[in-house]
Amino acid sequence: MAVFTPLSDEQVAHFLKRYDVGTLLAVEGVAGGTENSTFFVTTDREVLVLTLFEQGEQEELPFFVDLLAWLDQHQLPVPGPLFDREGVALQRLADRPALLFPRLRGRHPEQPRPTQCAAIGQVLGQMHRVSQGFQGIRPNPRDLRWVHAVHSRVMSYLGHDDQTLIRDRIDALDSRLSNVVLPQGALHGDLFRDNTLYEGDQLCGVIDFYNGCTGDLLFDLAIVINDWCSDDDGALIPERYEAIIEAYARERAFTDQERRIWPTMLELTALRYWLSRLLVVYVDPPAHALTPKDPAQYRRILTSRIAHPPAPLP
Ligand SMILES: Nc1ncnc2c1ncn2[C@@H]1O[C@H](COP(=O)(O)OP(=O)(O)O)[C@@H](O)[C@H]1O
Ligand SMILES: N[C@@H](CCOP(=O)(O)O)C(=O)O
Repeated sequence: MAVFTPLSDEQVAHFLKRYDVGTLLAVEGVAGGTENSTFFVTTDREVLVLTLFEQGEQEELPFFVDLLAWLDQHQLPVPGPLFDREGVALQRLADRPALLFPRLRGRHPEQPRPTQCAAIGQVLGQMHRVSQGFQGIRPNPRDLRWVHAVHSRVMSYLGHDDQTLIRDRIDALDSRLSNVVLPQGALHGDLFRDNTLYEGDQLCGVIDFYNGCTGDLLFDLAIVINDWCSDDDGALIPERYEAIIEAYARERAFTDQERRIWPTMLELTALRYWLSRLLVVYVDPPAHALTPKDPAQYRRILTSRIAHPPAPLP
């Protein structure tokens, strides 16, 4: 469930009066999602999404609004936030920060076909190109420094082999990533399949930018490859991998440094999600009764990346 704060029709109808979006016909809570309360709002003119921010770093919301608005202005398929009659996007409703978006069509791809993979590769490459002109700054909160800072919080819950794997990986990442300078820009930060919407092979949109940040563009691509292209054992699925990488590279050329560091970046982002999922299971369970995502999946992805380096970047 993802309505943590119920809203009455009267509350929503009153809220909509700030905008030029028509009058309310229906409000429906959205079942998907994990962190925020999400509603589909139908007016006599359009269908919208209303998000109430329940947790997380709410002081960061202006960054996310600015990034989404920037990408929208540059014709990327994202839900650009709606501005009210006074030009304000970020509002308050039911004592929570609130944003209104257009509702995008489509469904999340579970087993993406190569053509669907090519579509996300292309859009991510375009997004990274455009994002290099974005002025906002939010340092990546889940980079190697974060891995260093949090790994000790889960170690006591793990067996000896897992502890050794994590320590060895951090040592390897430290030595391989020191003094490495990579192309920078704004990142989605969590571009899993369930943050995209497709109709057939057409990518209708990328949603949920609340892990958005600035940093190494390659970090974002590595997140995508690990989620979109791994089989149940964590191994890369070559057809999906090639489709994403080729489409991305047509939009933004890789540097030599990026080519060298690519296998390391896949390991770093696999470790990042293994640790964040372990933290949810053992240390910091969500306030709401949600089934945590499986940390072991990202352990498998990590060990697979170590054992089988990927095909080189073009
Ligand atoms: N602009 C949008 N258009 C269509 N569906 C959306 C839109 N924004 C969110 N959704 C739907 O709502 C769900 C939850 O939204 P999301 O922002 O991912 O919430 P959470 O941060 O709680 O995970 C998504 O999985 C998607 O199905
Ligand atoms: N997509 C993630 C969930 C979001 O990650 P978080 O670090 O922001 O909690 C996953 O599948 O684990």
